[in-house]
Amino acid sequence: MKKVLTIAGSDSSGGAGIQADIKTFSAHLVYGMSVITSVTAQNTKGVLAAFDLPKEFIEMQIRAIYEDIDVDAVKIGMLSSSEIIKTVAKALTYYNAKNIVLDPVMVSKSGFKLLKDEAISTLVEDLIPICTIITPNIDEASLMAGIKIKNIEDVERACQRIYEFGAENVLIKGGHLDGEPIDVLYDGKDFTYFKGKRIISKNTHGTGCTLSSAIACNLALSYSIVDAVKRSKEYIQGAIENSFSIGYGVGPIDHFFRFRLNKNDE
Ligand SMILES: Nc1ncnc2c1ncn2[C@@H]1O[C@H](COP(=O)(O)OP(=O)(O)OP(=O)(O)O)[C@@H](O)[C@H]1O
Ligand SMILES: Cc1ncc(COP(=O)(O)O)c(N)n1
Repeated sequence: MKKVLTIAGSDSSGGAGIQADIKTFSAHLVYGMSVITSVTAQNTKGVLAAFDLPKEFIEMQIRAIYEDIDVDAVKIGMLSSSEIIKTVAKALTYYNAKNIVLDPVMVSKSGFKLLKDEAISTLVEDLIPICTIITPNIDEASLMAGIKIKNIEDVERACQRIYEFGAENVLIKGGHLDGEPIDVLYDGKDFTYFKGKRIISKNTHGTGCTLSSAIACNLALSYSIVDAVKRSKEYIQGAIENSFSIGYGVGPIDHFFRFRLNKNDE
């Protein structure tokens, strides 16, 4: 059984963060584990508040796992401060962690800041260099690369700029650009394009968390980077196609669409 870890924030409403990650792990039939960095009070309408765990306790959770269990891949999501980023980077380096997938979460869909502005440089300097792949959306890539992204040529330039920060691979997600959602992967040599079909749905809570978790699962399952992204893109497409409404705001996607025998299995 492959073992995959998420280091991220908790979303009380279950659509994003740790909860989305663990659901994705289960849907990929791998064994899921978690290190919680922050607890958010959140629902489909937005984030009410976030409470960061002390860095010593985050470090202790990482230690508890790596000193006992052989981790096949790790996905990193919400890390809200420079202090937490440095703690996670140091611990993962110490334990020689492999297959590190970084989703550089900065702002929730509802507009709540999940990463302090001053911590972006720490993310770039301390964490990106140890990552197997980093998966920014258009806004996150723009901020890190210092490029206003309006089209696919801008995406390619941003990939190259972020690659220079030291990640082995960069995947910029095109969900927030007009037209069909194209994600662009750069490995320092070649670009690979993953084209999706845009689904008109208001229920897209946790799409970024889910994609990065699926990539971590597929790397743990020994797929190459290109195949891991391809399979994860197919998975997120199906999960969004089967998204559904709960509450009054942005609802979740269906992590388990492949397991439902028919539409009425709810
Ligand atoms: N409406 C859509 N239809 C199809 N695919 C989509 C849609 N929106 C996003 N995607 C895909 O979902 C994945 C996540 O992309 P997105 O750009 O939404 O990330 P994100 O902004 O980090 O997500 P989040 O807001 O959950 O953090 C990408 O593979 C993207 O192409
Ligand atoms: C704990 C946590 N992590 C990540 C997100 C980003 O997800 P989204 O952009 O869909 O709100 C979130 N809302 N909450």
